[in-house]
Amino acid sequence: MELRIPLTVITGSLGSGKTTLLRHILNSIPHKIAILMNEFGEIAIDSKVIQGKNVAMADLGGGCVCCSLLGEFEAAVDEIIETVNPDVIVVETTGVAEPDALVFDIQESLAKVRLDGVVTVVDADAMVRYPSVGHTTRMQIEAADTILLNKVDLVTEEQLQAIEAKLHSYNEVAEILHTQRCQVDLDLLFGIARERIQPEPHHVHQPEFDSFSYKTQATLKLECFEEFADKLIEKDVYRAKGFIKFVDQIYLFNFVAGRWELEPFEQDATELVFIGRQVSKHQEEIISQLKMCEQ
Ligand SMILES: Nc1nc2c(ncn2[C@@H]2O[C@H](COP(=O)(O)OP(=O)(O)OP(=O)(O)O)[C@@H](O)[C@H]2O)c(=O)[nH]1
Repeated sequence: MELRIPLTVITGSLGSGKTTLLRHILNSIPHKIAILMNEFGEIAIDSKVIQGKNVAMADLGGGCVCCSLLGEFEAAVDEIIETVNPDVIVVETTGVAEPDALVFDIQESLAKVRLDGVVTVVDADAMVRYPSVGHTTRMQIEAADTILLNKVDLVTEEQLQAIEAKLHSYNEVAEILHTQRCQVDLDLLFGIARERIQPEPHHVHQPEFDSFSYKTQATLKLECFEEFADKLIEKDVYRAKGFIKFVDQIYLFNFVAGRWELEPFEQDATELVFIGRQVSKHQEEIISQLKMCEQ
């Protein structure tokens, strides 16, 4: 009998640390790994962050793999198995994905893989600053076999205990691991061999977020951009990410709920995605302010 390839689903809210976890996995895993990514927003940033690491990748485009892209997902899994024959497959879902339909599909429709486990990354900082847990985040927590309670550097021990109690109230069986930048022993992530069966879900997924993107060949002024980034939270941006060309070089920009950072990164030009509830209504204003930073 042919052995099924273990598949791990990584889920978690916008900006919680899923790509950070993938980068950690790629730096440490001794196996041949294939990654499937599903991003929210019309341009793919995460796959570019991961590319170049000698890994087989498939991009599932800018819809949600939890509903409209299921057919595409099945085809991508088959293709990646045929071309790469990986030891392990990892799927990173968008931050807005409800994983139940995907988990059901993996169990029911994919003959060549078996679901090893669902890993949910939880943003401890966001749990403190936005304590009311939304529907999607709750579903991600409920689906988890392992929860990475990430960004522990941004909260107190007392706050961590409170978050952990809340996570337990939604999911009694998942193991909860505290992490900073998703640094976790990979033996704890893989080989879970999940036994829970996902019943067929009947949800109608309605994304709570919208997004827009911006690309330019221009060089941006750093100081102007820093001021711009500091004000994004006032314009309903919850998450922004992408690459920015400054005079000295290109950086990876990551913004989550008002906190942001820049990391030197090899890329060609500026391209940014902005995500938030009703963020489109600020699109013109945000882009015109960004243009003012071009030189
Ligand atoms: N302070 C702190 N920042 C972190 C930690 N983990 C990740 N980050 C930062 O959080 C930001 C978002 O991380 P990503 O890994 O891109 O998040 P994501 O879940 O892939 O984001 P989406 O795919 O857009 O949903 C980046 O700036 C990371 O460097 C952590 O433990 N502590």
